[in-house]
Amino acid sequence: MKIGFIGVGKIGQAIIKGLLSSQVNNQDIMVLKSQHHTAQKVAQKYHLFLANDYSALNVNEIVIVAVPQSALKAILEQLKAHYHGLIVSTSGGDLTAVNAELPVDTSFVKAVPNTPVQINAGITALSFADQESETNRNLVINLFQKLGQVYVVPEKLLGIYGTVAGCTPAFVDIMMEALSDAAVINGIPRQQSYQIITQMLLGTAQLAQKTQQHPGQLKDEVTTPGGSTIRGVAELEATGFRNALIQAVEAANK
Ligand SMILES: NC(=O)C1=CN([C@@H]2O[C@H](COP(=O)(O)OP(=O)(O)OC[C@H]3O[C@@H](n4cnc5c(N)ncnc54)[C@H](OP(=O)(O)O)[C@@H]3O)[C@@H](O)[C@H]2O)C=CC1
Ligand SMILES: O=C(O)[C@@H]1CCC=N1
Repeated sequence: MKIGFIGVGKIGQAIIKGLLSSQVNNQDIMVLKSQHHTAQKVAQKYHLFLANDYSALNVNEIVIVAVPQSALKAILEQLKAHYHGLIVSTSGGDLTAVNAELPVDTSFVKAVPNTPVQINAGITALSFADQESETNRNLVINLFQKLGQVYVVPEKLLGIYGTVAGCTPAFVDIMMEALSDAAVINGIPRQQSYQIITQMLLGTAQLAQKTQQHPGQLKDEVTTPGGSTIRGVAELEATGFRNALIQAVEAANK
């Protein structure tokens, strides 16, 4: 299957990396050249086809649009005139309104991948128009399943799925930085602190995933009566850690 890209910044490149490491051939990926030469550099780096204009994209079964949301409308206008196939947008758009304006042989699908798609450990939330064909749904689902888990959700829930899976990596990254700072204050070398913290997060996540135990129960197993962990937990409660996370998700989902 041939896949085209319009916009290969952070998330576009993350998808490309994931696809290339899942045996998708670089000869099957095309990127449309971009104003600040990001696409030209990416095409060179990964040995991908560089499309000079929209008409060259027509060989692709899927075109992934991963541009700032403000650029989407103009790009869809161009695609409408030059491309027939599946358009997958990571840049928002209204499923009903966009599909209504496209030719019958062209469909518009929405996707919110997260950055771990680049190591095939991602999550992608997808929304399809009600009338989307089974064939098209399966094409898109199979493509994103190469990059990790896929959730097909109604459009009105895409925002919150995208927030919980797609924005929260940044929240966790901040947590890792802060934990590392605390480790460094107490004398652990910076690099070693990141090794410990990333492994701790991996192990904690895998334990929760494998045992399916409630997080509260897993927390209770760490908090020895009169011990050190519960003192840290009490401090997190006093400083509003839970509420900070809930409010961060609420703010991101607006
Ligand atoms: N980053 C993330 O984790 C996620 C992002 N998203 C969404 O995906 C979209 C892209 O995000 P992200 O990759 O982070 O953004 P970036 O700014 O990193 O990348 C956007 C890219 O789009 C290119 N571009 C802009 N306008 C055009 C155009 N008219 N034609 C061709 N290329 C164009 C730019 O190329 P050039 O630099 O050459 O101008 C740039 O490299 C956003 O809407 C974002 O909300 C969704 C899920 C996750
Ligand atoms: O910050 C953003 O707007 C995008 C959406 C999900 C992740 N990044």
